Amino acid sequence: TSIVKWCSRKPSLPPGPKPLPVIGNLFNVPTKAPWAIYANWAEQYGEIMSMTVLGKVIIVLNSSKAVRELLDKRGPVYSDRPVVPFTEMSGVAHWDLSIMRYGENWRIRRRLMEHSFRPAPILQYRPLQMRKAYEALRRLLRDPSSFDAHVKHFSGSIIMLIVYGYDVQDKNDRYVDMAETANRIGSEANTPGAFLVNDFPFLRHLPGWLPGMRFKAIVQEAKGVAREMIKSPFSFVKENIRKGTNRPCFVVENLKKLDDESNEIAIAHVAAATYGAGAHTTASILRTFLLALALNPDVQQKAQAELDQVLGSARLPDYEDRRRLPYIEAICKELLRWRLVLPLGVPRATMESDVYEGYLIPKGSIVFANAWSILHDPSVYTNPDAFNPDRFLHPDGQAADDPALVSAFGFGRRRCPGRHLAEASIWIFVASFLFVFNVSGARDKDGNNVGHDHPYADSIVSDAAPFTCTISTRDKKKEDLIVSSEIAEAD
Ligand code: HEM
Repeated sequence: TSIVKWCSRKPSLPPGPKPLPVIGNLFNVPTKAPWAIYANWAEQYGEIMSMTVLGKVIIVLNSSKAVRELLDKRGPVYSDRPVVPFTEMSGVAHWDLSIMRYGENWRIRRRLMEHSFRPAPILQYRPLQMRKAYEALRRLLRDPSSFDAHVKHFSGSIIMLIVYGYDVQDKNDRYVDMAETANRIGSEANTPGAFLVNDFPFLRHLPGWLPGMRFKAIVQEAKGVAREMIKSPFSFVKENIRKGTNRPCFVVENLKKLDDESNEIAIAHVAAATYGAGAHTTASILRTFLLALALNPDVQQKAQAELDQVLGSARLPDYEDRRRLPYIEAICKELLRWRLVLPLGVPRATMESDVYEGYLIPKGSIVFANAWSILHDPSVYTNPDAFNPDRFLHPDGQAADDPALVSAFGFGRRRCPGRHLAEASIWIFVASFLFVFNVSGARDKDGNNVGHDHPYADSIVSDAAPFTCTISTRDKKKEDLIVSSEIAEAD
């Protein structure tokens, strides 16, 4: 009878803090660095935990095993995104593949993106990435204090060139301005205080906003911007094709393969979604790079010794050098691990009820895969809070592979399709920046010295709080190399 009793027992939700009546765990949801708090809670509750907020179940997965078992292996159940009133009402959820619900429309767009951004096809864009990296170095030479603007320009202009064959203007670029407006509206709609329910900041990532008048105005604005952002750069490409002045790019390549009208719309949608997904994320990791250098002069010295030995002093690094620069490789790996751009990933939702290790995961639960806890597991990464590229070097000096690192780009069917491009952009920037510049003296906005505990935003995209540092060229010869890289391009 005990077996019968055991079998008929209904599975219960995964463990978690004790809920109150009606509001559930409303006051338990952490607001400050929630990824780190969930990682600590895992010691008490285990690799899978749950909370219930106003009737909605939130599941947090804290181990690679749980993430692999659920997000990777049970893709059809775990690849949906939560419904958020703002994105539904403004229509963003109907064209932007990163927040679209799982289904046919998402699949069409995902396939387009995935296919064009595989490692092989993006190789053709390497010369362009190098050109943009050297251009960023020249901007830094002229105006080192605008580092943030330069890396944003670097990341964004690569995407606009690859997607539309479009060269972003230095200032007030109309297409970038549209995309930035869309970003701003998106984050405004997520800002605590903007809407009634946002006064409870912990609800910021969750569905259930109560629409007010301001909300409606923002929804209208978002609709207008999205319409333009999808249409205008796409028309620019079509006009170029007509005139015969088009460059190879995502839109041109996919228009060649076009089979029906709906596909053309899908191409325009994917193109419009890339800037929002890729510009800020790549720029954010490069800000972390600057911070890591300022805090770790030994890392700089080691990297520069390696670069000098491999390159000499007569030329800037290029992708051909990559295999011979294991320490640079290790820095890029450590950047992905140390501070995550999206520590809790992008939230998922479940399409069906599921049972894992005897626990119930109801249909419609919101699921966070805690990439931070995977990449800061002290049993895998000794002293995980230290920025230490050496952890990715074999004793023979070669860079070590770590399959867990891809967690920084998410999991399973919705894993970041832009990751190969992002990694290549990061690498060329890191290698060429270190070859030319020294960094020191990081200070926060109040002028205080910055330490390893420099704060990061608590939002879904977690950016370093503002800081400044001193960026200077290593020597005159390297300075000349950057200046002449412009002349070489003009030839
Ligand atoms: C360092 C840079 C980047 C990081 C850390 C990053 C990280 C992520 C993460 C964590 C996700 C969510 C995956 C999931 O749900 O499991 C994601 C999705 C996505 N990323 Fe990236 N990303 C980066 C750069 C880029 C770039 C450069 C592009 C475009 C060129 C891009 C395009 C996308 C798209 C379209 C999605 C949505 C995929 C979907 O929902 O099916 N990302 N990214």
